[in-house]
Amino acid sequence: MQNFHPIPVSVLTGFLGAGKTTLLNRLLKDPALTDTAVIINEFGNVAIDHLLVEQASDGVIELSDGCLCCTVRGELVDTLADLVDRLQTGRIASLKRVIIETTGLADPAPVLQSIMGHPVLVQAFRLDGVITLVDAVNGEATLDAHVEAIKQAAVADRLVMSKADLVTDDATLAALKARLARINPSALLLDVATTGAAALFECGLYDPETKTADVRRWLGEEAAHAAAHHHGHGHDHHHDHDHHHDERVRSFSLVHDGPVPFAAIEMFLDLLRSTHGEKLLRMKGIVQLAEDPARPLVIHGVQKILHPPARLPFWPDGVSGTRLVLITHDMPEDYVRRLFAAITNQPGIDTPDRAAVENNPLAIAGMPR
Ligand SMILES: Nc1nc2c(ncn2[C@@H]2O[C@H](COP(=O)(O)OP(=O)(O)OP(=O)(O)O)[C@@H](O)[C@H]2O)c(=O)[nH]1
Repeated sequence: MQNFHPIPVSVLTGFLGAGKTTLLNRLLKDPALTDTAVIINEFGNVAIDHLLVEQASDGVIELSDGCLCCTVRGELVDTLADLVDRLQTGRIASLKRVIIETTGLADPAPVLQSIMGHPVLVQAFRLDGVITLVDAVNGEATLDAHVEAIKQAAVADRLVMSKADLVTDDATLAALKARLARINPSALLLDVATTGAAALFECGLYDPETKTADVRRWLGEEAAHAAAHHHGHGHDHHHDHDHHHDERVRSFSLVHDGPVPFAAIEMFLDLLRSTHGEKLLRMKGIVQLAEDPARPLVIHGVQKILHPPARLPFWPDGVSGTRLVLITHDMPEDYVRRLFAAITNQPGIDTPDRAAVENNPLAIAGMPR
């Protein structure tokens, strides 16, 4: 496995009937997606690539253009491991990308965890991004009824609206867009009708176009800025619906303009994960280490699982410092902010400094006992 680069994995999610299969069928015709394996939970009667796929004996079907379609028969990790095995033993000539289509109701976090948390898979695959389809006709009702739908939108790198062609009322569309931008300010919001492979893939840190890492794009800072600009900050909008679930999913950034000792960032991540790990839907970030400030440390994680941290050779676009983007569910943001302030030595009136937290992690008010 040492002799190939990690294969990008995209997770395609979205509620029942949101149009995942329709989008996949279109994408698979794009030459950019040759040598792609699509993993779907069960074939059922899903028509992929104009081929009503029947259950294959080994769960893998070769599509007409050379792409593969696999079913998850047991665990997703076994299916991914099987793909690696096929590649290594030459039963697959080439594998450039994997797309995992989740079942409509799924919480995407376990899917992300099963890749990031697996010691072998994490070396063979890298998470490219999460693509979430939101049906413009049923989107509002689905978000109201199911907290999983909000989580799917919250963890997305790309939010793609489908069926906008069926909505004649501009205000309805605008309201859904504004709501999505509030749930997830850092994702790019796209319309499926005008979206191709180029906009959906390579959401990762490395930008193949410029051959450099694009930190701002990866962290979604540009999209977040645009969303704040268009829709106003925070809760200054009034809506017909009372979206009380939406308020529970929060995306926020922690920024520190300066280096942080490795031990401090490690303590922050350990405390965060051990106290509120299950509330952390997703985290991405870049850290300037005091020990080696010229080379950024890249971290990302899902719930209690952290992807093995990577280093970039240099700060890509003149930026430096430490910035983390957290997408959370029922997380006490204030506690996290004070913990971060403490470890970056920005003590406040009721926030201890780093030495105090090192001596007694319970020194942060709001820490569960
Ligand atoms: N008008 C319109 N119809 C769409 C669009 N996208 C999907 N559809 C239709 O919506 C229906 C459901 O689409 P699918 O692609 O099967 O949805 P899915 O998300 O794969 O559904 P499940 O696998 O059941 O969760 C189909 O009849 C599609 O033709 C769109 O952008 N506009």
